[in-house]
Amino acid sequence: RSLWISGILLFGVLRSPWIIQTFYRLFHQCRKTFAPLNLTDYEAIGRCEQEVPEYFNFASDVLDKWSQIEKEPSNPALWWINGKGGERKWSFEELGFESRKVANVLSGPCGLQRGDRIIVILPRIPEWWLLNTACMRTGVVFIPGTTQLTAKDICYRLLASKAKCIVTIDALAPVVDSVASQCQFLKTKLIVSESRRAEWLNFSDLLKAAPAVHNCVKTRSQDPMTIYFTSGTTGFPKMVEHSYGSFGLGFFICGRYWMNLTPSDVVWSMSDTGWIKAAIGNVFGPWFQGTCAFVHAMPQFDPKVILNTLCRYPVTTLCSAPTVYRMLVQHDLTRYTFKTLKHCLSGGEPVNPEVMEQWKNQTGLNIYEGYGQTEIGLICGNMKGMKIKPGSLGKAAPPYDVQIIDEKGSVLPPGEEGDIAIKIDAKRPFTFFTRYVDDPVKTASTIRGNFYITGDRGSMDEDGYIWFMGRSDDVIISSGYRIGPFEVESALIEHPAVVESAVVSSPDPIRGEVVKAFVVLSPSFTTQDRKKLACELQDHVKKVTAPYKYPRKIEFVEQLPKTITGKIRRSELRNKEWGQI
Ligand SMILES: Nc1ncnc2c1ncn2[C@@H]1O[C@H](COP(=O)(O)OP(=O)(O)OP(=O)(O)O)[C@@H](O)[C@H]1O
Repeated sequence: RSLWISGILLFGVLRSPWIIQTFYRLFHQCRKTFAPLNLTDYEAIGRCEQEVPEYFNFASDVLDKWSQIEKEPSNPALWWINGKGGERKWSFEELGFESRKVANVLSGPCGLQRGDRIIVILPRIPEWWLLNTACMRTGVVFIPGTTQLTAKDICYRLLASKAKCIVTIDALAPVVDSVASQCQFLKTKLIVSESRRAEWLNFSDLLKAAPAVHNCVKTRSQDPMTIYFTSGTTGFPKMVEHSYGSFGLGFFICGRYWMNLTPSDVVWSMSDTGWIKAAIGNVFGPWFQGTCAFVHAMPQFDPKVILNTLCRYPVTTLCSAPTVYRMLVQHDLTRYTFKTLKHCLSGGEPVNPEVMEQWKNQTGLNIYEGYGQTEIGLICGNMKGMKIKPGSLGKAAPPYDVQIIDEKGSVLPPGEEGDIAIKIDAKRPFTFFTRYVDDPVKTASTIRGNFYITGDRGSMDEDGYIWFMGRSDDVIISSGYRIGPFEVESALIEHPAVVESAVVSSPDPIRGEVVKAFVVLSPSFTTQDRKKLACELQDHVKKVTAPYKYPRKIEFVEQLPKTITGKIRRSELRNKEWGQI
């Protein structure tokens, strides 16, 4: 008997690591299955320290989990106002309920199946958020577009994307109808409107009748989730495809560390619904962290409305384009009290150090700049807590290893100008776009050796901060010097006469090309002698930056040409200059 007992004990001792390991594994399996949301794992995945799960769907894996966690009183998931008394607040549970109904509308009356594409051209109305989420639930590929698109733009997008369905509002329905006959792939038109329109399905009618039960599709992390058309700053907009992994999981780090969001924050991102910044600032950034996405559907840009909204609503985080900050600092900000505002973000274009300083002096808040692309998301940023070096893009954002390289793909030492690039080791980071749709040559052209080429020029300092020089095409070469437009524009805006400017190359018989500045004057300077003012601005630039950069030509203009996103179209000005020779 004692032999038996010793045998069992010996077996137990020998197998104990196995038993402990098995228990450990079972425990973690249970924790993962039943834990409402495992943010630590998502962070490790976002940093590329943990494998991307085979299956991921932001609607079922994140939004539905938050709806299980949220307790009263909590911030809503979406807080929408229109400035005319209209207001809607949805918790994650309400968002889930409504979006499941919309999912049934898409797969029922709209006849859409998983993998089909839908173009959604809506202003900032709650239906945009419902459709966005409903697409994740059904596997329909979501293609947003801005309401500023013209008939030609819409036709280009419908044909290029082969979308089967389009959703829009009253104002754009006739525009869609004017091109619909040329778009052979388009089968269904859905209108978000109080009134009915012939040949269009009505969103509200269908929503009322839709069943509330819907099972979210199981999507692989690499499955296509969305297609974004780029801003078209340099040419025709490109179709950038993202997956459930790159878009869903890929924005975790950005929301947590650049936007600095937690469940008690309220973030107001002003981006138009057609651009990736709306996805970052209004959907994935906040909702991954359980944060409230605040939306003000302003019919038009009005600095005073923005400033009053920041005073009246408990916005903690503001995310906006540099153009908006440039316009806001034209006002006396000390007259406004932003009680809850604590974190300000900017991206899409460089913010001039002067604007940062004015904002800081008047509000006490820094602007945390982020640099990114539709293709890649956030590439560099000033993460909360980091020392800000005004004029720089901050440091590489995890999981990226950002380097400055030469044309052969070799890494350049600190201080030297080159291409801003992202190192790709054995495999492409999962946060990258999947491809430019139907354009394998263009997709392949973004890679040079072990690097992804952003198409932007810059340098890195000893501390790892990246300094933006300009888009590769925008850099000016004059008398052998390489001049980035941003440096000259930043010098110009330091002068009180300048509201904003665009600097491009202009032909010159001796130097080949010279720096030319198109300047928008502040109202109090418009009546001044233009010749004298031009000389004053030239002297000013020579004083605040290396003299060789000063604009030899200056033209005063009422406004600058911009993309619908508000980015300055330097290429348009440059083409005009060179076409004049
Ligand atoms: N903080 C920033 N500072 C300077 N430039 C920025 C910043 N953030 C973004 N950008 C610029 O915007 C570009 C990415 O913008 P986006 O993805 O909207 O497409 P686009 O380049 O404007 O349009 P297209 O590719 O159609 O010409 C970057 O490559 C960079 O040139």
